[in-house]
Amino acid sequence: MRAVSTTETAPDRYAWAVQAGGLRVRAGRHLAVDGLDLTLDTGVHGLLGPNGAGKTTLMRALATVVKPAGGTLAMLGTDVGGRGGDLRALRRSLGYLPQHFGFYPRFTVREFIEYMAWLKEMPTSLIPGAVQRAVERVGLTDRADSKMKTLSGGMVRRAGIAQAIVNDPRVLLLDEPTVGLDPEQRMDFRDLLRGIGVDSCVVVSTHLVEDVAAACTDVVLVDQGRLVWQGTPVQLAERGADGHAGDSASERGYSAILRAHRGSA
Ligand SMILES: Nc1ncnc2c1ncn2[C@@H]1O[C@H](COP(=O)(O)OP(=O)(O)OP(=O)(O)O)[C@@H](O)[C@H]1O
Repeated sequence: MRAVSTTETAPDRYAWAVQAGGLRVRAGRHLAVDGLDLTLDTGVHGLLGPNGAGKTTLMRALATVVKPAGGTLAMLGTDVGGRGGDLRALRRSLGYLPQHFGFYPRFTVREFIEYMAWLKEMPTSLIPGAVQRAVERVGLTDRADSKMKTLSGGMVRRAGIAQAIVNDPRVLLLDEPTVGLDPEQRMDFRDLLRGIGVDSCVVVSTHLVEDVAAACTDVVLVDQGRLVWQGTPVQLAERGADGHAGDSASERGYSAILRAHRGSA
């Protein structure tokens, strides 16, 4: 048999976790993402933007829940935009917490996460251990055998985070994950994100600029379906100045960038 060199087997281009070019995605009839260019890799990316900016719609496209209307979208090297790639294989490497997610109220936390692991086609023998680990990572160990319908809103959200991370996803998409979490849980959650972001691509949509400043390596600011600005939390804070809206340097930076963008648009 002929020896195959590493040059021949190496990918001919680097596969970014997320690579979007001129991306367009509809929400109903509305073009909520409209010409978005974005490249993301390992790290924790905070997705910020005003109400209606298109964050949820973008997350849904990244989660392969909605097919883009135009442009290009590749995730981990798989073509998602034109649906030419192997989406089933890609979905095994994704974790997604939607803004609103459904569950069977009579399932226990453990059953809910096991079910989601099964849907993600995890090997059956690995599921019990992975579920236990996910439950522990979100601090729900003592409620693992409680029925979902008996949990508080914050606990339901933590169960949602657990199902998103159960398969150790290479791309983790969290839409408003901190809604309903108490301050202590938010701090623990930031630690969890930092840990996962060391070797995965995490995208967190939020309105809490402070969460982004504390837990993210990268800030992505969108408005009217387009990328407005991308940089580090330090660079975001540096953009703020007295006179801009906000209680912290990061919030003032956010307001300053948006105002400048709208002034020039
Ligand atoms: N089903 C729909 N039909 C029509 N328009 C929609 C639909 N869903 C969303 N939109 C519109 O698309 C735009 C983007 O919505 P999207 O939910 O993606 O924004 P968002 O940035 O997540 O907002 P928020 O911060 O309020 O959650 C908004 O103008 C919204 O009104």
